[in-house]
Amino acid sequence: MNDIRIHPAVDDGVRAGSDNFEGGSLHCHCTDSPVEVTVKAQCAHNHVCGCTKCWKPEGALFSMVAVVPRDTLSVTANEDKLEVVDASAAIQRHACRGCGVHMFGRIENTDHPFHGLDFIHTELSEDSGWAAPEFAAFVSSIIESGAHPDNMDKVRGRLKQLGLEPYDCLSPPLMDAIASHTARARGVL
Ligand SMILES: N[C@@H](CCC(=O)N[C@@H](CSCO)C(=O)NCC(=O)O)C(=O)O
Ligand SMILES: [Zn+2]
Ligand SMILES: [Zn+2]
Repeated sequence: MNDIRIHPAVDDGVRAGSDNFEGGSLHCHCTDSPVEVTVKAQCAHNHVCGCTKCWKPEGALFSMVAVVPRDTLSVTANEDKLEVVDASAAIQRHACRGCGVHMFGRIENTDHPFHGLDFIHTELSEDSGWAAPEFAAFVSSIIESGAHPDNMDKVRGRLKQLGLEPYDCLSPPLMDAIASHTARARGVL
């Protein structure tokens, strides 16, 4: 029995997604009038994230978060319950006022490398086939939420055992994509 709770969606092993999956609906945790978000696309770059800003389920060290094109996402029920958690953040997380769950994160800054993509938590969907998490991002950041620094070797070991390579920022391909965007903006690429 492993006592490190990374995230409930991966603690029993990472399950592969389906190649022909085309999206589904997400629901917040309210039993009464839940917020519903509908996504008409498979997600990409799914990962577990240790940062303090992404929504984590109770007891989990990490969130699980992926992106979808923003024009494939719509709020299909109880939109009035949503509020932006931190309007100054690059990713504006729209959370349910009732249960606190983040339903989607949106980037409004058109200069941001990931503008056009919305962030979602696929565990909020009962549809199966969402692409599986591929890596672990912002691993050292779990210390900012209270994880003890002395346990980090065990946490990284468990992530590796699950096939989720640990990084202290995003994965190399995503960091390269961000740097390429900055280089193009500067006219050096
Ligand atoms: N140590 C900080 C890191 C926060 C951070 O930079 N988070 C990333 C990843 S979120 C999804 O992968 C980010 O891009 N944040 C932008 C934003 O949140 O608006 C911490 O833990 O708080
Ligand atoms: Zn709710
Ligand atoms: Zn995060």
